[in-house]
Amino acid sequence: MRLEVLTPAEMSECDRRTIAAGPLDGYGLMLRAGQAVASTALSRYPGASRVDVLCGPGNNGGDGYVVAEILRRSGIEVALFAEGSPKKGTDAARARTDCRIEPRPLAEYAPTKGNLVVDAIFGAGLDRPVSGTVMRAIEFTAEARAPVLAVDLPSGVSGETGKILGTAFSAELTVTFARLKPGHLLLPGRTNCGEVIVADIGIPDSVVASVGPKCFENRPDLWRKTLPSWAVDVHKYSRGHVAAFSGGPSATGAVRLSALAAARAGAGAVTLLSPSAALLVNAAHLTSIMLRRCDSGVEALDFISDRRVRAIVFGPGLAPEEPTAAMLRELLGAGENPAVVVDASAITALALDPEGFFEVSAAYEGPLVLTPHEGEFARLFPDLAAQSGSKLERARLAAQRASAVVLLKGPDTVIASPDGRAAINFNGTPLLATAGSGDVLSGIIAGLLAQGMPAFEAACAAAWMHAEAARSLGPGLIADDLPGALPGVLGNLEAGR
Ligand SMILES: NC(=O)C1=CN([C@@H]2O[C@H](COP(=O)(O)OP(=O)(O)OC[C@H]3O[C@@H](n4cnc5c(N)ncnc54)[C@H](O)[C@@H]3O)[C@@H](O)[C@H]2O)[C@H](O)CC1
Ligand SMILES: [K+]
Repeated sequence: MRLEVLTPAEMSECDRRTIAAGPLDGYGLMLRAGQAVASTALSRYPGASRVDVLCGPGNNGGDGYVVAEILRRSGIEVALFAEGSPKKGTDAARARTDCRIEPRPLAEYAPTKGNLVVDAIFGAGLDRPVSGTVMRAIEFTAEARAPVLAVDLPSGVSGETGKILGTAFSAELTVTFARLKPGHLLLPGRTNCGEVIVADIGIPDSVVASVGPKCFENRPDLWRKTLPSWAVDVHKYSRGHVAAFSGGPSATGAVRLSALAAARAGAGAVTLLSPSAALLVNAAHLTSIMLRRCDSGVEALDFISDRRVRAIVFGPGLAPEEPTAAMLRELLGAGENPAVVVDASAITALALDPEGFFEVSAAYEGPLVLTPHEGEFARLFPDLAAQSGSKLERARLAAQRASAVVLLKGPDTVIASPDGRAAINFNGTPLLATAGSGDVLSGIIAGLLAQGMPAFEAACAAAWMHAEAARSLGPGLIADDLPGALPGVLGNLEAGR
């Protein structure tokens, strides 16, 4: 499965290397791109009475001219509209010449319901908000509710960030080339793309590998090989021991959700470390999850080293205050190096002294995963949150600064590693927008880390499993239901589904 996600810059570098190696030249790539779009139009819209092809001034427009000519030769009635003209001597200019239809100015375009619209105005080269005639064409098309087939990307969607620049077509279908771009997976652009088809236009996998993209679509094939699988003679402690830190007596539910999820994710043993004041309330709710009184960092560290704890969940239900941050710094500074998942209010507590945390995390030798939602991200990384760059870039920079894997939650969760790798999760669902679902996610990550999964892969797998568990339950789910749905998700993974 080709999981690499190429930025527009990486895509054009792939084009350049493919052309340099021959025999394909730029026009050959354009013909294949146009052919892929035209055959999709013919197969998916066989009843279209007329096709309006809208072409821009660059190579996206060049693809459009190839599409128009192929459809014309197939006997389809085609109306061609152009915004600007391709530069002389370019592949797009050649495609324009080879197209036997005379284009009319885009300003004359009036969509008609029932006509298919092929959007070849802007693609990977969009670098500023669309305006004027293009904006009107997009708005008219939306009003007419004419179906849109976008070439490479819907015009107005940034291939780099998924942001809408001005306005953008809402396509039913997008045909892109070689690999997905971040704009096909990040919101809101993902919504504007509709169904995305990735067409092979002859860019060799070896060329893609040589460009070395570091962003991937978060699918099981990305981390399946690192999933824990256990021989029959396994002992519970060899499947890893997780310690989860409980909050005070009125804030214990979050960590229990997390602890249960860690156990369901396969950890051999899970212990709740609870302050004395919350011991009874925790004890009343626990069965297979063990309980231990813990009122200080020293007691926690004793437990962690005595019981060879391999993963810690630190955050759900904890107070967003300095003592919480101080306890975490103490845990990270003690040299035991378990994997640590820092979630929820612990992230907010760290924001009281970010540099103090980054200093400790840079020296930490164990796996470290931060799981902020956008609000917690903005508290710990205020400058990055204010940046206009893509969510992918923000997560990547945060991972480097925190020397930790950063899982930036949302319907388009991004997982970024300090080594530069990143993954965009595509199976997110609004069903997860329910109290406590983040606590479950942090527990799944800890459960996988306790079994020895590397931090980046564990965070990717957990994000995917978390969403699959929600999808398997459907509407009406609450966070309490999620851990119980994990065995089904793990069973499907084990069966290779
Ligand atoms: N391997 C591949 O994916 C291939 C893709 N192909 C197509 O090439 C385009 C990218 O072409 P490019 O010329 O770089 O950019 P665009 O055609 O998207 O844009 C043209 C041009 O427009 C200017 N521009 C950008 N934003 C605006 C704006 N808001 N208003 C006005 N003008 C704007 C800017 O100067 C751009 O350069 C890709 O999408 C594919 O469709 C190849 O055909 C084959 C290989
Ligand atoms: K387009």
